[in-house]
Amino acid sequence: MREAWSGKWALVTGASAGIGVALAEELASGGTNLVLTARRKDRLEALAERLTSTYKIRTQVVPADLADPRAPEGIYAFTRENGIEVDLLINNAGFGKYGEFPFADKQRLLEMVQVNCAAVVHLTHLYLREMTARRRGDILILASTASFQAVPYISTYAATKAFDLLFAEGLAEEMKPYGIRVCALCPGSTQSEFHAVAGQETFIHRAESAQKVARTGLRALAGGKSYVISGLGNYLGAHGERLVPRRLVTRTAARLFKPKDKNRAC
Ligand SMILES: NC(=O)C1=CN([C@@H]2O[C@H](COP(=O)(O)OP(=O)(O)OC[C@H]3O[C@@H](n4cnc5c(N)ncnc54)[C@H](OP(=O)(O)O)[C@@H]3O)[C@@H](O)[C@H]2O)C=CC1
Ligand SMILES: N[C@@H](C=O)C(=O)O
Repeated sequence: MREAWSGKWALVTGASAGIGVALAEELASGGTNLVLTARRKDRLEALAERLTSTYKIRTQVVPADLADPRAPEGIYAFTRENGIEVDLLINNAGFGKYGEFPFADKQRLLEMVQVNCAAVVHLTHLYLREMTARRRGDILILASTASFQAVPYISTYAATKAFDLLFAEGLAEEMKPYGIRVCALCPGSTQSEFHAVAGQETFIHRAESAQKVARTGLRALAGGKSYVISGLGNYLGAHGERLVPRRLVTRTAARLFKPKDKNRAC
């Protein structure tokens, strides 16, 4: 599987931490050349240097803030100017914000929608135009187990991930005639900086490794699946809850996620 994109170029967003680093490493070990993007340039450069020397691949680094609506055009222009044909686009960058909705920072919530949804649509549109012309290309989109139901106290995040899942599943079907594969990767709790960034450090038990999640996603994409849930327990949870009334599922999620300490609620 890791050789599926050998000698081709992949663009990985959110490549400075967590699942993005694991995806980059997995692809590099299979001989895929990489365009790495995120805000933290120092981390991207260190990763690019390590992967280039370890796996003898080619790398490019494009620092960009996807909360800026102009960023996808900038990334796309960079790859075109450098003559890079992106055969695999990985929309991985994303973040959450834990706490009671009315007290969360409004700007941060709007940025979340921009990064987790609008930037995903924008980048996908830019690169799919080329892929359909070539009748070749693959897209992986990071959704979540949070995509399958509402999650009170991280409601906006769960809604963005529901968007990502449905967007990917719809495109997967639409793009079949062009020979283009699209897959939503749905991890449950995963070891990364996600929970610290979201301010949700109490939910990191039973987290999978980012490496396992990355492998699961790439294997599913190469196998032509339109979505994959990483981990059997997560799979059973996401599908099992469909047998339960939605109201009850949401109420149970609220009980699990309700902040213990009011001061930590936003
Ligand atoms: N960890 C988990 O439990 C789960 C994570 N996911 C999803 O996986 C994806 C990766 O998250 P994960 O690796 O866990 O989290 P991390 O916080 O470890 O990594 C997030 C990545 O996204 C990048 N990013 C965040 N904001 C921006 C921005 N404004 N512009 C550009 N890049 C940005 C970060 O880079 P930088 O800060 O340098 O910009 C970083 O590289 C996300 O989409 C998340 O929703 C899904 C399910 C579970
Ligand atoms: N599914 C997760 C995030 O998306 C989590 O369990 O934290």
